[in-house]
Amino acid sequence: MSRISGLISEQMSLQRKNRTLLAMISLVLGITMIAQAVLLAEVVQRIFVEKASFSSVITLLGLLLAVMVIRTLLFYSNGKVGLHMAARAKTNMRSAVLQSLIYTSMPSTLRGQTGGKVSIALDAVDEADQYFSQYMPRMMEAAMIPILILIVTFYLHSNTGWILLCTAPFIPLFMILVGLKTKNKSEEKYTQLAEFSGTFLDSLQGLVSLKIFGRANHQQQEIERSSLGYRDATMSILKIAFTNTFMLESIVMLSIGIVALELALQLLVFKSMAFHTAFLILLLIPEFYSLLKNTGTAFHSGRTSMGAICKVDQMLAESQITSELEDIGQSTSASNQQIMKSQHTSTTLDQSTPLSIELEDVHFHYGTDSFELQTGNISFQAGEHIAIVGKSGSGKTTLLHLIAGLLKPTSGEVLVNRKVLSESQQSAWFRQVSYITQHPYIFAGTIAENISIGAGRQVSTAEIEQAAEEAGLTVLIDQLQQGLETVIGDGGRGLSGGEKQRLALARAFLKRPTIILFDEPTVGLDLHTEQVLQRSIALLSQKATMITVAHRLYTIQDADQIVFMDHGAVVDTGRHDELIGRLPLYAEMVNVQQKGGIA
Ligand SMILES: Nc1ncnc2c1ncn2[C@@H]1O[C@H](COP(=O)(O)OP(=O)(O)OP(=O)(O)O)[C@@H](O)[C@H]1O
Repeated sequence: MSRISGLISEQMSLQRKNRTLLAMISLVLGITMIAQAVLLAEVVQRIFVEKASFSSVITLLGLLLAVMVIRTLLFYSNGKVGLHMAARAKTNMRSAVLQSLIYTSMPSTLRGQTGGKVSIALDAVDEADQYFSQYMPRMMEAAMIPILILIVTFYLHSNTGWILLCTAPFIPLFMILVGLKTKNKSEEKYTQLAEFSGTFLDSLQGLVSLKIFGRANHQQQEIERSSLGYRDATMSILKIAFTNTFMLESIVMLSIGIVALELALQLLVFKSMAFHTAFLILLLIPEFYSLLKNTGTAFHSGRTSMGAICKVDQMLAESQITSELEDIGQSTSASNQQIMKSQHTSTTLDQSTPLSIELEDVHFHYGTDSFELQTGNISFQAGEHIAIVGKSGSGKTTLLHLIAGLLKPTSGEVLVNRKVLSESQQSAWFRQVSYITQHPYIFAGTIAENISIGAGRQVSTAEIEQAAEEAGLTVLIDQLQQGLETVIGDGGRGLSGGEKQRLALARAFLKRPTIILFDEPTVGLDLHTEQVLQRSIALLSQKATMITVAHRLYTIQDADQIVFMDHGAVVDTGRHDELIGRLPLYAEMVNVQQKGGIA
């Protein structure tokens, strides 16, 4: 709850001007409501009681019209300011969510279901709208206008004022009781929606595997179960909303009835009240209760929105906690890192020359009781070609991610050109690195757009064609009717594994990196594709330090240095002929590969 008010009050303090404007509009709106009732009562009094001529009330009618126009304009402005506040708050919240998704570390980004995150970023943020566009303006009105009406009523007839004062608290009391329940239900609804979205997206992405394993029916039942859960949560909120409306209407009708009865008694039986006063009060009372009633409905929407905002807040808090934990993890070795940092001050990244990399006793774990990686001290000279080898699950990809800066060491340091990279150098560092994974991500767009992503700058078609040529993509592009303009990725033409890697290489050719991280394909590619890839990689790595998670014997044999990993530890490093002689585990691996014919 404290975090909810934290996020809301953060938005509120950003919108102080709009809130002041809302308060002023509400105050003037209250005054126009009373003025309208006074003028109307006066006109009716003059025409029907005093039998005055129509021409004598023309000025009053003109004034009445002007007040009504002003009231309408104020009402419109109130809505406009509320909508403006909501739009600004949503923009801020959505950008905070996107920032947290973009800038948190890779493990925390991967944590949780993607569909759930999408529904929070889109639906939950949208739901926050009502808090600012409905709840806030209505609450502001409720804080001012009913008090003004109450003061006028007390001035006109104190008994009626007391009736209002006694009946009015039932409405906020009822709102609070209902609102508490609504907020919990709304949080439940968003948990259900996140689960539903997550299950649905998972099932869509894994549809082929599910069909092959005969699990499609089971997954269908899962989707049905989570969609029913979401339906039930939504229906229970609607049930509360309907009960809320019914109860509020009943309270309002009963209260107006009591006031009307009292006025009738004063006017007709005791004859202690003038018609003008009674009629004026009768005009003001429905306004009074209708405002409170609207506040009740807005309160319900506000609490629903608060449940959604709570979900957004939880997501932001989780990413904050993760990054704080990562910071604490890094500071566990604070003392020795401090010494290292004083020795290795920040480096300047030079785009033109290859960089050297050193790992100084790097330790890493994904979480407590999970896989642990430790490197000891290793150094890769500028321009060297390194092969990381080891059994599946030994930590090769994790090591590559640590070198790339996608994961932060739990302790120890990754040095670039013998210096620690500062936070501000991260983007300069990423401009130097190309990471070619086994399954490069293809964005929905044309081939040209997908290749030019690598450049990080405006590039000409000639440059893109050149990169495609160097990566061996030209044959494929020539076969396509729309060539470089063919749409690929989600919703477009599919690409084979080898084609995707060549596209990733074309991105790298445009970028001309000084560090290449390459996750060699484990699957067998045809001889031609294999040759094209090898030739392109060799060309690309001429002016770069290249670190490959290697599966091909020829990559391993040609490497300047091989890093052999086993169970998360770097067991040994050296050239092929050195390791073959002194490391039986390595010799066995090479033997298996030769027998398997992978070489
Ligand atoms: N995000 C993660 N959270 C927790 N554990 C993880 C995560 N990613 C990988 N691991 C674990 O870390 C260990 C090393 O994984 P890694 O991907 O680095 O191995 P690898 O040597 O590259 O394997 P392969 O050759 O099969 O790709 C594995 O036991 C894996 O289960």
